[in-house]
Amino acid sequence: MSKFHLDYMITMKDIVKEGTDVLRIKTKEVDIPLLEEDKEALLCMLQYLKNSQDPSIARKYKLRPGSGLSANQIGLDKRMFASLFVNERNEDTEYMMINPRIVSHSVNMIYLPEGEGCLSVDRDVKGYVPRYERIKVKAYDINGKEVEYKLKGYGSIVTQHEIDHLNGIMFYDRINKDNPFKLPENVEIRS
Ligand SMILES: O=CN(O)CCNC(=O)c1cccc(Cl)c1Cl
Ligand code: NI
Repeated sequence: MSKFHLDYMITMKDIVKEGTDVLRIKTKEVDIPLLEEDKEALLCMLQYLKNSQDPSIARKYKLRPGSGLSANQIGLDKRMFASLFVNERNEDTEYMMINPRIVSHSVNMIYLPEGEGCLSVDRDVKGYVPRYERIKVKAYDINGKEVEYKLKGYGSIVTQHEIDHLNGIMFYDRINKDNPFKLPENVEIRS
């Protein structure tokens, strides 16, 4: 019954904004194997990321660029997300993770000096968001197969931003309230 069928194009009007409950819940685990409608919604989410990273499509449809998109950002109470970014080996990588969980992580933490942004947040929230430098994630893929991913650097940061969404956490929840640019002592300077 979701409107996110394969031929549906997600645009900014479909993105849920902060202050909406669905962004503050722990999203429900998705039944494995995926229902057809869950597969189609996830593929729509990935297509949004591709469209948003294509300058001409993004301009034509006024899409804000995104490296990731969680199901609750389009109003679905489902534990799944899509991501699309250039990895450490400079390869364009895409992920669609269902019921992801971080099973281990580095002690070392990193952050983006420019801070983070979110399609669900229409304002600039400044400050460092400390994230694990490396994570190991277990999840299911769109075909219901168990997968394990090791991520580091920007990919690790994006994956944590998305899994946070699935747990009702916004990136600014992790910025130090007293001093937004204060860092815990185990954080390494990261480009
Ligand atoms: O939840 C996903 N979004 O809100 C999409 C828009 N934000 C980004 O692409 C973005 C920007 C900076 C740092 C990170 Cl980690 C991310 Cl994820
Ligand atoms: Ni976000």
